[in-house]
Amino acid sequence: MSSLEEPLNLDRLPSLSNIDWLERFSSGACRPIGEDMAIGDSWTDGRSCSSSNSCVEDDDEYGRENFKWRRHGSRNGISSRRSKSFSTNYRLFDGMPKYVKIVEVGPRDGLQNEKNIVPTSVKVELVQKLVSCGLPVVEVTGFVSPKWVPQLSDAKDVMEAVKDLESARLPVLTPNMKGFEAAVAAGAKEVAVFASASESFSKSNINCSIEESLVRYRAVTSAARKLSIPVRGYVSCAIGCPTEGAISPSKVAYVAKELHDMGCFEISLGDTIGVATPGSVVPMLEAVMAVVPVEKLAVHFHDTYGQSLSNILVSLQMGISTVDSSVAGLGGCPYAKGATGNVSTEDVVYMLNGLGIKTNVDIQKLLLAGEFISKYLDRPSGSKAAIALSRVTADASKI
Ligand SMILES: CC(C)(COP(=O)([O-])OP(=O)([O-])OC[C@H]1O[C@@H](n2cnc3c(N)ncnc32)[C@H](O)[C@@H]1OP(=O)([O-])[O-])[C@@H](O)C(=O)NCCC(=O)NCCSC(=O)C[C@@](C)(O)CC(=O)[O-]
Repeated sequence: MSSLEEPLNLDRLPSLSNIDWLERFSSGACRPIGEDMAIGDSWTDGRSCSSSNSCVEDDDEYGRENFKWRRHGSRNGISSRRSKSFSTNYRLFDGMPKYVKIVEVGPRDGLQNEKNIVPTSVKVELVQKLVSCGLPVVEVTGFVSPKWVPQLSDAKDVMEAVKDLESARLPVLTPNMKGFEAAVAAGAKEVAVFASASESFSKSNINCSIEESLVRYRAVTSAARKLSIPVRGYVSCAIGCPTEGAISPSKVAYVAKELHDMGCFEISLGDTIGVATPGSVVPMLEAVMAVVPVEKLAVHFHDTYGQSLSNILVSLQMGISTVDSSVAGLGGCPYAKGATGNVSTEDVVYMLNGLGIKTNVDIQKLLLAGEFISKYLDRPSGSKAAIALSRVTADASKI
């Protein structure tokens, strides 16, 4: 038996019925009887909850026995008793998106960092499972140099195997024209370029200066435009660099604007080494939002210091509505030693459900995808929500 199976009860993942029970914790949704509110349905836009399976009459203290905090009411002040609630007073949820697009980066950002190379068939199955969760975007692989990142040397085979999957966009990383051409030949319909806000990280990651990388990426975006292929842009080291330390928000804004100006439809701001806190995220986003429209921005947090969810929350409060994450918290960067995985997709979905923000992700299928890859890698999931949900469900199944 693997070390995974026993403590995590991975063989006893939630069934549909007890997932529904669990959703009462994660969705926080006040569900009026008779209304078809699924996980993630929003309560922030004025739904009353005078009667529901998760609200006690009009009492705004939810789960009084277990939860000591007061629930917030709707922005529209549906309940007068809620009108004095925390969020109404402080407008914490004003400006938050009703839908968040999750960009799943596990198969690329996650598996590029595995010591043992994951077989192509496992990667393909993982992508298939992730697409079936309802994730709108799954970054599949990277057409990077196999000498630099041997973990992704099967990029062509992976892309060819998944290229016809429908219902999700399937971008791939392309560091230069060689990668772009190979990606297109393998069937990629969307690509991503990745610059850095740190000069030394640019050198160690893609073996060129920031300016040289921008020249390469202009060639890629120009070629992509001719083929109507959308290009996403990443800015790595948007908060800190493994060698340079703190990175100034103005440098991040500069690279983000360059990528935007050359035609990237979306710019993902990457805390590559996972050192961000809300205290550093806010000034960085302020600087970038001054030069790139907020609807074109995404955030990409690694969870080295356990700050990712708070960083995402503050980003949402600032109007960001695209979040990168990685199933089971896979990930890291081979050129950023010590950096751990991305924030886990399960944790992000759990939090967004709790905020009543839609993602259209089926959390049960997501748990199964996370279980699949964690079992293959023979280690526990990096998602706290996935571990907790599997435990709670196991307990619930005994009730
Ligand atoms: C950019 C290069 C290629 C420059 O690498 P280089 O060695 O400077 O390239 P070169 O042009 O001198 O070529 C050297 C050899 O590589 C080949 N080559 C050249 N290009 C390619 C290609 N596209 N695909 C396959 N092969 C390629 C080329 O053909 C040649 O082969 P040889 O003649 O020696 O047999 C290399 O440094 C590289 O591949 N780097 C990628 C590193 C990487 O993938 N890092 C992880 C990305 S994660 C990240 O950046 C952060 C992010 C995005 O996740 C966001 C965040 O977390 O914050």
